[in-house]
Amino acid sequence: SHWLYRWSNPKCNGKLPPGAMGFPIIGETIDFLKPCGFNDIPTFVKKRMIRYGLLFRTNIFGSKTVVSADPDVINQIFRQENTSFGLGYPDILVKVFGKDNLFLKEVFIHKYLHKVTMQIIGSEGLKQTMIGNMDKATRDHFRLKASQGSFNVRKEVENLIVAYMTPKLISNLKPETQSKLIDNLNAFNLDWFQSFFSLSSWKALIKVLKSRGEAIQVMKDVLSMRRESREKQEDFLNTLLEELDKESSIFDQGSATNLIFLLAFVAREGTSSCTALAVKFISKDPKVLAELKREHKAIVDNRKDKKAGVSWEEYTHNMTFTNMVNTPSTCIHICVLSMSRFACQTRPLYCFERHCTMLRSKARYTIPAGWIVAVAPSAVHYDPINYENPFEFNPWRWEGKEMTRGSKTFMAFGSGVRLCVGAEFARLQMAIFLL
Ligand code: HEM
Repeated sequence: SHWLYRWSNPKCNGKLPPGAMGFPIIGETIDFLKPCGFNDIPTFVKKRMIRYGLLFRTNIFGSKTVVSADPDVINQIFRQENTSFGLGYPDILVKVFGKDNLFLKEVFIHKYLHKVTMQIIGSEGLKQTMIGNMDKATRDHFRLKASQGSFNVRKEVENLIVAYMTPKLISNLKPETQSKLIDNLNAFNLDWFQSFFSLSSWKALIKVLKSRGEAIQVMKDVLSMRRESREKQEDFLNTLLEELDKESSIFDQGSATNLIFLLAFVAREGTSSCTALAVKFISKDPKVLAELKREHKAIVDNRKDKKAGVSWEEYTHNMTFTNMVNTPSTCIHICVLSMSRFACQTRPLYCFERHCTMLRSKARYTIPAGWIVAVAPSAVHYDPINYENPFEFNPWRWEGKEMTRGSKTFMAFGSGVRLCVGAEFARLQMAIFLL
């Protein structure tokens, strides 16, 4: 009885946020994994927000967790990034992505990430080389697919991103090695995560782990060969090899290959979901479709060479409406608990005790050290206080606004020091797809 009591009422040097810790060991994981619609706050969060307010405690995947749907609290967390809060994901996710994974484990990885990924997905890299590759791959791929009548947008965007990203990450591979790597990168997914407790999901998980293992092995072999031969190539692996040679480097062979793998995964996953959502929204909105067609026709009419691909000038100067449609409008609808932190120190957080739209008194809650803090961006994006008619797809609401940075009310690409480094990449790929 004492153990059960302690499970439900964890020790805390202060006042814990309200909430329930669920069943012993599994906590509230089953409820957390229940499927929910794409254009809504996850049911798990919504139910608890109504019951406990915008900050509540729970237990997911065996981790004591505080979920925050309050923009002020989220802002306090981001402001204390790397001091009181660090990167922290449940162990199960860290294991699936590999033990060498600095991305989900290393608190200060973001400093290195921005530096090493600049060449490939920074504005200059996109402008100089990536835009041409994206445009050609997108045209070739969809010309082929269009003749087949119908296709799965998300799947095809995933395939085409992996196809043009792989040679940028590791170039000069033998054709059979490259296609093996591409197959393994494509096979890795998080679909099993949706129905964690079914037998088929466990089988899918084993397949996913196998494909990750094989992809990493190919990368490790190439990395060792390059290190021995001191061969230089114009690719991301080369940037990492230079980083590995530095004395102060935080990477080793395992974490470097893991980073290449993870970059291919995040590039593919976020962009493909948002593109599929954009297609879904546009197909149901004739006004948006007409405005897009008008903008795109003007671009093509102004081109000297009508068959030329999208240029950087067109993307930056002539696609204002397209850019309002793609990333901000669709990304705020992606319903995930996407950002997860770890409390490094016991911290007080100030929060208005608010139930739906009714404000109550200001409360001081304590988050004990070692707890996970999960941020629910969808609760902020779907709050009518922050956005008028938040469930409506309305690209015009972004007119004249900065769309890749984070703010207290817009965090589709994160916020603070860990802002998404691939936001421009995703925006460009989606613009090319729509044109
Ligand atoms: C529309 C698509 C995308 C969405 C919605 C998205 C969303 C996000 C969010 C919310 C974060 C913050 C995570 C956190 O604070 O824990 C993030 C970080 C990150 N994203 Fe994206 N992302 C997208 C596309 C991409 C692409 C295409 C790439 C790479 C090519 C990428 C690479 C990264 C990386 C490396 C980070 C970690 C940054 C750091 O730790 O400093 N993302 N993304």
